[in-house]
Parts: sequence; C-alpha cells; structure tokens
Amino acid sequence: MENIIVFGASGQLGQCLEKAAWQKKITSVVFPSKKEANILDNEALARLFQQYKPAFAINCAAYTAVDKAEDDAELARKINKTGVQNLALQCKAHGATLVHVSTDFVFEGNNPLPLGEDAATNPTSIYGLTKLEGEQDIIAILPKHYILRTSWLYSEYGNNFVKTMLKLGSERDELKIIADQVGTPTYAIDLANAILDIISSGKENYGVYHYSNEGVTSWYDFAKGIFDVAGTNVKLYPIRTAEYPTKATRPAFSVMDKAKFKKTFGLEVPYWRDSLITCIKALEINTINKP
Ligand SMILES: NC(=O)C1=CN([C@@H]2O[C@H](COP(=O)(O)OP(=O)(O)OC[C@H]3O[C@@H](n4cnc5c(N)ncnc54)[C@H](OP(=O)(O)O)[C@@H]3O)[C@@H](O)[C@H]2O)C=CC1
Ligand SMILES: Cc1cn([C@H]2C[C@H](O)[C@@H](COP(=O)(O)OP(=O)(O)O[C@H]3O[C@@H](C)C(=O)[C@@H](O)[C@H]3O)O2)c(=O)[nH]c1=O
Repeated sequence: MENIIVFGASGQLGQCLEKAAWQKKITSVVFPSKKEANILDNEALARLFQQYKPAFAINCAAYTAVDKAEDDAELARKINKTGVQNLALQCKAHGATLVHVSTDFVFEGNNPLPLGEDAATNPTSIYGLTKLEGEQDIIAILPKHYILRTSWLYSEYGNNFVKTMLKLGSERDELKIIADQVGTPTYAIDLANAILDIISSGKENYGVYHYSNEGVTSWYDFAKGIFDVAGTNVKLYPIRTAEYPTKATRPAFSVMDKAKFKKTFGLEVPYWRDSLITCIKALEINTINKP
C-alpha cells in the first residue's frame, strides 16, 4: 500500500489507528509525534510530505475539549480550522487525499430523525462551529477528501466517557447522568478500521460520510450499559440537561444515518453494545497486564 501519514497520532483515534493498522498488517502508515507533525507548523508539514510522499493523510488532530473551547475559541479555531486548512493545502500540493474526522456536534440536534450528510448544520458550541469551519475549508480547497463525521468516540485509549464512567463508578455509589441527549457511541477502533478499509478499497468516492456505531441511546443508557458490562454496582439517576449545566450546549439528538457509508463501501457497522463489550474486555486485559 502507498504511504499514509497520521496527524494527531498520540490522541485517542490516532492510537486506535496504530492498533488497527498493526492488526491488519498494514506497514506503510507513519505516526509522527505532535512535534514532528504540528498541523499549525507549515514548514514541518512540508518536510513530512516531502519525506514520505503520502497518497493519504489521515487527520485525527483536533481541539476536542468541548466546554473549554467556549473560553478558548481562538486556539480551538486555530487547530480545528487553520490547521485543517494547512493540511488540505499540503495534500493539494502533493496530490494526496485527506481523510478528516469531524463530529455530530456540527448539528443543532433539534429534530429527532437520523441525520443524513446533507442535513442542515447549525452548531451550538465553539467546538462544533470550528469543526464545521474545518470541513468547509477542506471542501473549498481539496476535491480529494473524505470527511467522516462521527459521534461519542470511546476506546481503551485517551480520555472518553467510558473511562470517565468506570473511574467515577469506582469512587462513588451513585451518579446522575443526562438522559435527554440521544445519539450513538462509536468505538474508535471500529472507526479506525473503517478509515483503513476506505483507503484499502481504492475507491474514489470522495465526500462527506457519517460513521458511528449502529443503534440509538442516551448518555444515561450508555452509562447503564457500561456498568452492566463491567459488572459495577452503581446507582444511576437519569437527569435532564438543565440539571447538569455545562459551558457548551450539546445537541439533544445527533443520531446519524450511515446508509451512504454502508452502500458506498459495502461495509457493515457494528452495534454499539457489541463494541462496548469488546472495549471493556480490552480495558480489563490492559488492567490485568499492568505490573
Ligand atoms: N472524542 C470524541 O468523542 C469525538 C471526536 N471526534 C473527532 O475525532 C477526531 C479524533 O478525536 P480524539 O482522538 O478523540 O481526540 P483527542 O483529543 O484524543 O486527540 C486529538 C489529538 O490532536 C492533537 N493535537 C492538538 N493540536 C495539534 C496540532 N496543532 N498538531 C498536531 N496534533 C495536535 C492532540 O495533542 P495534545 O493532546 O497534545 O494537544 C491530541 O493528541 C477529532 O477530529 C475529533 O474532533 C468526533 C466525534 C466524537
Ligand atoms: C461525567 C458526566 C457527564 N454527563 C454528561 C455530560 C454530557 O452531556 C455527556 C458526555 O460528557 P463528556 O464530557 O464525556 O462528553 P463530550 O465532551 O460532550 O463528548 C463529545 O466530545 C466531542 C469531542 C464530540 O465530538 C462529541 O461527539 C461527543 O463525544 O454526559 C453527565 O450527565 N453526568 C456525568 O457525571
């Protein structure tokens, strides 16, 4: 396979891509550090593209602290828009395809129907807005792009809701979890496999795609699933969004329609609870193996 460079390699999805590439025995993927592959550093980017002459760049680099972004719009925009723009320009100059990851938070989430790729965007947070700006810049600069919008990523790597719940569940007897925000969790290993499968397909069906796991749930039901699978005894209380005030406003309904992805690439999408079981098993194995 031709060379692939992963940006944001040390983040959650970057680490999942490393595991997925290893499992698929794909050896042509490089995972440079943030210092070598800072998407705000055009000279570093040019050096990397010259060195590896990649056919694909996968962008997992992002500003993902949703609440913090409300007070840090400048940095969020730099990383989620300007950095993405830099990558798109490098890809254009070197004839590479950009695989970029975006979010369900580009939607307002005020309509309880699965969202297609053409559904109207209207982000309610700085994070969502800057991610949308990044998407728009790619579309304007680089025809050879795949923009994969995903939601509620979790895995054994990095920071995510599953790891937060397991930690809180080991410290507290009861937790209050929002039950009126509905979406779909996505195991980041499944997304990493989907990205590598898109690249391996050799297809050139560029554009925006929705990819999450299958199914629909709320954060409350997701937390219930996490504790059931992990066998943790915690009393859970469903609450309304208003009872858990946060800086950023999150969509109430962000379930995405995956039909375009499945039809174009002929790939199946795992059900969220099946993938949750896989992730919790992986977390348990990691704990057992820790000295
Ligand atoms: N996490 C989620 O629930 C969801 C994520 N997404 C999207 O998926 C993608 C991957 O997310 P995830 O892996 O969870 O996020 P992480 O926050 O785990 O990873 C993002 C990575 O980007 C790095 N980074 C930040 N700034 C730069 C920069 N200037 N140059 C290079 N790297 C940089 C970060 O490094 P450092 O930590 O050192 O700053 C971090 O390693 C993102 O695009 C995100 O918007 C979409 C939906 C849900
Ligand atoms: C810890 C906690 C969270 N919550 C709620 C708050 C929030 O609505 C929801 C999830 O909280 P988190 O802060 O873990 O997740 P959050 O950062 O909102 O997750 C989002 O991240 C970005 C990057 C995305 O792109 C989105 O798809 C989505 O995954 O759970 C509770 O109700 N009770 C709790 O004890």
